[in-house]
Amino acid sequence: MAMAALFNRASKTQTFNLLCRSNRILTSISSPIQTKPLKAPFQVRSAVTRADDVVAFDEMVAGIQRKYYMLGGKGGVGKTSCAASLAVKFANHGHPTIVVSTDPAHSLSDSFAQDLTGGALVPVEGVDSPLFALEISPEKAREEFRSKNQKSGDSGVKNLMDGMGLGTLSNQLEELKLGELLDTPPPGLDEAIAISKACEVMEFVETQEYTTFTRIVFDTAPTGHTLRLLSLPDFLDSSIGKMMKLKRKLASASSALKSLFGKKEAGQDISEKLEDKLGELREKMARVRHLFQDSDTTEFIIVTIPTVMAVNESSRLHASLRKESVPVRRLIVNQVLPPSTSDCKFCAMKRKDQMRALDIIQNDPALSSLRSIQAPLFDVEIRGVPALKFMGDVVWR
Ligand SMILES: Nc1ncnc2c1ncn2[C@@H]1O[C@H](COP(=O)(O)OP(=O)(O)OP(=O)(O)O)[C@@H](O)[C@H]1O
Repeated sequence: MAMAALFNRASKTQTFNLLCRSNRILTSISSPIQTKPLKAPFQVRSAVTRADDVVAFDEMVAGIQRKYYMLGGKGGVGKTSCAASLAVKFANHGHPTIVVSTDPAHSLSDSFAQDLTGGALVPVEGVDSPLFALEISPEKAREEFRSKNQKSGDSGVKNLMDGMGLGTLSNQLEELKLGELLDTPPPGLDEAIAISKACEVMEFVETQEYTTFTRIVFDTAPTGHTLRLLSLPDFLDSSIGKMMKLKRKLASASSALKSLFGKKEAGQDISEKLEDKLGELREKMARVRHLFQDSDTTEFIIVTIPTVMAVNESSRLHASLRKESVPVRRLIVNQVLPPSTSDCKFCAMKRKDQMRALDIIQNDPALSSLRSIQAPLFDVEIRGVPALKFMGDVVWR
């Protein structure tokens, strides 16, 4: 059955849930819109896979070794819907799954039509295997940030950030809402948020209670944040390097002074503590980066829509991910107009526009090396598990 007929049928029945339950309809979706390898890649690096080598969903679901899928792209292109639909599909194929949103502007709750707020794992209802959702909450991060500062007195995160020249920022984080700051971010804020995010992600991934989950799907923040998170180890390496040098100089100066007056070398103690903290942080960052780069366990899936702006941003995102050696194999082109034999003037214009953007993808040597999965623009909003299951069965095949 052509996609257009399917969608006509969907709008005629007006009952999306019924459609979702109808296996007959689901299995009859033919593939005018589906995975298709584009051109041969112009360059293959270890982290980049040829389109032809990219496995279909059957292989994404195979095996019980834990796998991470990170979905990212420009704001509003459908990252959350794609991530949530993938998580539902994994769970319905027997994988205990967690879907995590690291986007400060969460929409997992809206997508699942369930309250998933609170920064803790919440079970998602209506799936066959355990599926938990987690919205990493900026408010909670801020709270933890504050309590760490209070507990640690003269050391801890505040000191660390002070030491990194982010002192004003750490005060702002304590005083202000992250959401407000995000609207007009002062210099350094993104890095600070990325630092705290990366630490949370790592703690989450390494915690014993999560080891039973075999698929972890990340709904990442829009491009800029994700890239900063990835480039963080370099940023930290250079900042920490500079910091340590400075601290050593200060420590030796203060120890020289203190031994002159016969006092305890307290300055050196603080400097050593700080060095330890910075070292720990650097290690965490390195683990986050390693996780992102491990092609055996991790895949970053770029989500875009067929507009020139979104495609250009995807191209930049792809280039940056390659630079960071993050494995990228798939590109989801979401919200593609389904075929129709009778376009209205508006639809015809829109379709022309989309074709132009799809052409750009075809002619972009890097993007066309990815397996392109076209997902249709549905005529109903994708909300709730049945709708996500429906979407997942169309997209993840
Ligand atoms: N293929 C589709 N057909 C119809 N509607 C869609 C499709 N994909 C996503 N949507 C709708 O588009 C809106 C934005 O989707 P979603 O929240 O998944 O995007 P996002 O990229 O995660 O956004 P943000 O960057 O704000 O987090 C939602 O209302 C969603 O239901």
